[in-house]
Amino acid sequence: MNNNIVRLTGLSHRYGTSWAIRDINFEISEHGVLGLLGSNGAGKSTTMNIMCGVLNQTEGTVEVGGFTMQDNPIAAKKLIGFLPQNAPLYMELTVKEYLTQCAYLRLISKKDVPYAVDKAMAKCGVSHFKNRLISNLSGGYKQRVGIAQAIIHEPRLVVLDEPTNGLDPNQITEVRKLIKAIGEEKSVIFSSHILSEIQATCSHVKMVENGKMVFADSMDAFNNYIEPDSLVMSLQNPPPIAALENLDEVNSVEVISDTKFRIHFSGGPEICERLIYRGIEQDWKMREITLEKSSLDQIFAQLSNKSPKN
Ligand SMILES: Nc1ncnc2c1ncn2[C@@H]1O[C@H](COP(=O)(O)OP(=O)(O)OP(=O)(O)O)[C@@H](O)[C@H]1O
Repeated sequence: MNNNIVRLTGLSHRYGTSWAIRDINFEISEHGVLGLLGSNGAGKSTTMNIMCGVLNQTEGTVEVGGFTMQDNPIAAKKLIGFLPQNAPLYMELTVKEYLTQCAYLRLISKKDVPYAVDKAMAKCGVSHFKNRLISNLSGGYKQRVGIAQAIIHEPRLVVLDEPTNGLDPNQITEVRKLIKAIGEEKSVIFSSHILSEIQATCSHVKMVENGKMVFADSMDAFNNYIEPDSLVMSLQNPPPIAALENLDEVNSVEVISDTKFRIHFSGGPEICERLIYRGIEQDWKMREITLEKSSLDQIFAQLSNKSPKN
């Protein structure tokens, strides 16, 4: 008995002559939120579109709940809910009218449609706007309606392509909460090019770059790869640079200004505590200390130098 919700095997896709993704392999067999991380053009949408059966791959197979997308597309698609990068919303319909249409398209039987619509609206927090035209909703609420159409038929797998793109910080927090809540009951795959987005929402991460999978593991394992190795300190009364350079675990010191320094260190981020204590002892008058986060490009370079996983 195969318990996989989704399995991608040797997935490759070529637009014209250039390969967008090459040999992507992974499977998911449990609930939770999985992040698909990658910079713009890395191949996230291509992978998701193929996974959801809206794009035919050049090579490889997609299996959802044991059904292959090529041989049993209807059975496979019943198990998937998809919010593409541009939400497929009808602006001239109300929320309720739109979700009712979606329920019929998902072949929910007529008598069950009102219940399915009410349930999806409640889950996504849009019930109070059910009679509002979609065109009159804010970006965050439009996205919630997009997510509601993706879960209306109670799929096992929910695929969300950059669902927080273009939202303001409050809306992002709300949509993240909703994604996590859905992940308690279903498998959710959600893509983003923003690392902090994936860190805040996902238990597992897969990273694609240049069409290839370069990392696949838990969020904790990913964070271990990207431990910061530099920090910035502002000191109103700095010691001589040589004194900073001679501190344990400090590899080098970069002078940004008379009072601001970048410290490159080895070991862990606990160095911050040691620097704060030392600063108090020696009256450096510390005003700021910040660990620097790696950019996606740096992480990709780091991961490419380690053994890539699939
Ligand atoms: N319809 C298309 N025709 C030709 N090339 C395409 C097409 N769609 C995507 N590509 C190319 O395939 C590569 C992967 O694109 P894809 O949209 O899958 O990346 P992505 O990671 O989702 O990026 P973004 O976050 O910018 O959407 C890119 O080089 C892109 O330019």
